[in-house]
Amino acid sequence: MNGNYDPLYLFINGEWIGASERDTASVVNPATRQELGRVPLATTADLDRALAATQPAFNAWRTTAPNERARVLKRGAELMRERAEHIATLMTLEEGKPLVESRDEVLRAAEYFEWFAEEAKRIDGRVVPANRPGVQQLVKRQAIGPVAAFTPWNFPAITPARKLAAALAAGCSVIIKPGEESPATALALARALDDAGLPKGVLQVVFGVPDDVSRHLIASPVIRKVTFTGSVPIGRLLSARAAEGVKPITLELGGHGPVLVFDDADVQRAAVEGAANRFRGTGQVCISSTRFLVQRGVYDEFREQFVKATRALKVGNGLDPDTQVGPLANPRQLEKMQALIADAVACGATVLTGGKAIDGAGYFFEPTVLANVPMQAKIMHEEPFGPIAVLMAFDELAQGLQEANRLPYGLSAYAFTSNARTAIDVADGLEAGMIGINQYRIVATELPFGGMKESGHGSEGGVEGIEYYLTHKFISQA
Ligand SMILES: O=CCCCC(=O)O
Repeated sequence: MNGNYDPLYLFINGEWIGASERDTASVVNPATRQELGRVPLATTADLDRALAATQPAFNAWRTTAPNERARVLKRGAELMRERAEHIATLMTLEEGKPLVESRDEVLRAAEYFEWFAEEAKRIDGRVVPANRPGVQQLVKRQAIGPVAAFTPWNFPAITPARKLAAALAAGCSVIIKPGEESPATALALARALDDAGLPKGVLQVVFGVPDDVSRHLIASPVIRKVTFTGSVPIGRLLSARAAEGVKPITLELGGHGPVLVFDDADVQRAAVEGAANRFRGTGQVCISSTRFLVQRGVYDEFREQFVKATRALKVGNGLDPDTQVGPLANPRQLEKMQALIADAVACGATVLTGGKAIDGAGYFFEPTVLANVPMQAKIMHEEPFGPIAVLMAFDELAQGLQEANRLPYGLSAYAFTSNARTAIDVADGLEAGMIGINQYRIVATELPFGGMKESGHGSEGGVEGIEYYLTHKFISQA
């Protein structure tokens, strides 16, 4: 069923450009393996036109009155809300997640535009008392310049929204390359902003061969800021490319989220909500909880409840209203899950539930729970980015914390305890940018979203989010 899918374009200098003679890439519904459409891949000439348009667009947008920038962003958000049902359907068709999750993602994306629209009005500066008579000192915060943004396929509305809302509010122009596997959602957001009156060239959307596009855009002297959400290896590569031009980069990379469940925790909550959180988005979520580290006294109870909750999850086509877990996004993901489980089992792990691909047309995989996983298994080191949970027991807080912090990742972490002292110590000791205590819901527009260690640097969301699109300039006047 491709009827609700939109035609795919490049959006350059205010023009919606179809494939014409360009190469295209197939966009496939992961629940059916049917082709939904073909996305045009930008040529070098297309990228050069986008680069040529972004500088004058920036010059005009950065000096547009903050109230006017806010008005356009809010109108864009309003249109996203009006079109939420359609955009959510596009997302489920191309990415596979259940419609209820897609709807939530579109509405949260709209909220980022509303929230940053208000921030556009608060880009103020400082008057700093001078130590010399007759001198006035001002510190101004100004838009940093044209931005190159790169977003992944797994959250095709929220990852572009976090970048675009803050960058556009700051007064930057943006060329964004969303994931080629789920292009229609990001295009629908761009369409809403275009219809809201965003001046041409301020936002441009390109697709292409990712390596070629990032190399070309980042190398251009026009681009003054790079932002990327995706894997650690690609983050490292783009970071090196940005460093060549001494350009700041914000990186939102992978994770391997630990969950510490203490003997005094609400075990049922930690387990039942933990299963829902682990398998949300079919586990293809950077802030997902992956390693469940459970204190020995409640380990058996937790394992039983977690496995029960996992088995109860309904896997299916995201368009079916009963579906709780959709397909994996592509065959690469399916192969990766199979390989990780085979490796863990070969090392001696126990599969408590799941462990196999589900027969049928789509890329479906059973929500899987592993226990007794030896440290040499790959899943103990690599982000699975799929529906596999690992259960482990620990004895003392220090031991739990050590395991939680063992990996080079530092994105999300969670802890469940009813002891206030434990909560404080754990929150203090966990090496992660985002921490949930007694809950898994850690994302909100008003909060910074970002990691530490190899999970990246810089924040998106909250008052912190806009700072990465601003530069400080001082003016000292005698
Ligand atoms: O991979 C990105 C995770 C986004 C999660 C969210 O906003 O819920």
